[in-house]
Amino acid sequence: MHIAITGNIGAGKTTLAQQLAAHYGWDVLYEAVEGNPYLADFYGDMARWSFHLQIYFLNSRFEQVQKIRESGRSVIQDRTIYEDAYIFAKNLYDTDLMVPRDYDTYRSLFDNMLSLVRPPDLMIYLRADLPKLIGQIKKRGRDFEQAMSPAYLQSLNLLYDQFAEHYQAGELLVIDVNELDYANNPDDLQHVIGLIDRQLAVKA
Ligand SMILES: Nc1ncnc2c1ncn2[C@@H]1O[C@H](COP(=O)(O)OP(=O)(O)OP(=O)(O)O)[C@@H](O)[C@H]1O
Repeated sequence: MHIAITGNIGAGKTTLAQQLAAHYGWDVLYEAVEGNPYLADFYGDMARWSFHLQIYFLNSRFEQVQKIRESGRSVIQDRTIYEDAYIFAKNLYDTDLMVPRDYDTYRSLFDNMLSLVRPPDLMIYLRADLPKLIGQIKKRGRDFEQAMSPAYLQSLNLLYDQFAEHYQAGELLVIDVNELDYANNPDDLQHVIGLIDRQLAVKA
């Protein structure tokens, strides 16, 4: 089984992925933040580094998809390849932070890869409004994320909602996390697990 968690920056994907992995005994595949050679530079100058960063993420996410396919184990994935292309890269292009020829090259590469990508059995979308996202980004305190503009988060959020609305590749569970604190409150974690159990039971 392949479960994926999707959601904006600071939505709480990594924490939930860890908790679900512990609860269900699934393997976890995290996003490559440590050791990412472009991320800090990208936050300093998005136009300069957008193409480099997107190629880096696309490749690392494609590698994960191949690993999931080969492993034969139940895996939970922290963020998907769809988000890179349909949300992050698109947003950079829409806001003139990626030039058209780079975006075209990127999209053509993504479209070629897509034919080899199998969608997750269940996609969990963690939906959060700006105050929640900003609060969690502050709390986490990664230096290079602190100057991120609310407008950047907001345009990503709009694209996330559109993505979820049109997602047809497989099962989708939308969870509004604005009022949830599953990192610290066991009842909130139980609530989320209940929603997932219900969705998996419908699927089975
Ligand atoms: N395709 C992408 N383009 C630009 N930035 C990206 C892309 N994919 C990931 N990122 C950035 O890389 C970092 C990933 O951090 P991390 O794995 O902690 O996830 P996150 O999005 O902050 O999620 P969460 O808080 O929900 O776990 C974030 O700053 C995120 O915005």
